[in-house]
Amino acid sequence: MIKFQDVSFVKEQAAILKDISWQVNAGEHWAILGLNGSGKTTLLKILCGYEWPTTGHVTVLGEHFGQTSIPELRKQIGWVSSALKARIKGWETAEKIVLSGKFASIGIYERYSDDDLATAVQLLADCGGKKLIGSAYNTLSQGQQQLVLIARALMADPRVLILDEPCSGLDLFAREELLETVSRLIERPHAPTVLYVTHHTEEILPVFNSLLLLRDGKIYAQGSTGKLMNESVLNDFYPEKVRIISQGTRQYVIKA
Ligand SMILES: Nc1ncnc2c1ncn2[C@@H]1O[C@H](COP(=O)(O)OP(=O)(O)OP(=O)(O)O)[C@@H](O)[C@H]1O
Repeated sequence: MIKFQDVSFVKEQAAILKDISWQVNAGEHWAILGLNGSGKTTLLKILCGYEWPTTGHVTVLGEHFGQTSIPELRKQIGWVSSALKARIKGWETAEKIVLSGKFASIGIYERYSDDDLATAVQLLADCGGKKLIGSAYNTLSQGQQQLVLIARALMADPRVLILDEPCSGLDLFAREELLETVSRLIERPHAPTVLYVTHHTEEILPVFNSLLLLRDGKIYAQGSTGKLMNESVLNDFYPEKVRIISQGTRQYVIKA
């Protein structure tokens, strides 16, 4: 699905990503962890063709960067982020915002069919947002807005879905509801490959079978979440000592 080979990215003489070699295979869902400034957003920008690697090769969905149409490729990648949230037109109804995902636009400027609208309504319902139909986006809670944006990303039927800190700003219960929805969506047949960026290990649900640990623009470790999520790895990964508290299938990391 995704292959980075020896990718580096230099901006204004600063090495932001160094020697990134990373492969995402079909059926894998990745959590991406790294402290502020470790390079997570830059990695994702390269993946979506918003930034170009200084050296190395990137292949996404079988397309080699440099030999493919990036706008066409981007249609197959959904990215839910705070940057997107800031651009949404708040007076639109939830279902119209979902519908706009079909056109990868912020408002709706193209003709759409009754079937398109029905698909948007269905996706909103699938994301647990049935009761949001008809409500203006700016009247919704942050958790409800996230559901709308996830449904919007799914409207384009992407093969890769990037969820970039989707739980930030959510209260405890809204967060659990959103995580349940994400888990359910991933378990559906033909679900996209999900890349889930977070600072909070307890959000790494069992569906995230793979883990990428980024530190100072480099891959510190990558592989099975089960193998990497332990105190010995995380104590070396983080600059300070941490402890893991396990609660069912969830792992809470706290400063020791
Ligand atoms: N356009 C740019 N010009 C110069 N430096 C940049 C640019 N974009 C990012 N950086 C730097 O690259 C480093 C990595 O930034 P990036 O946003 O990728 O980190 P991040 O892991 O996503 O951080 P956060 O968790 O805070 O969102 C930071 O030191 C940042 O200041």
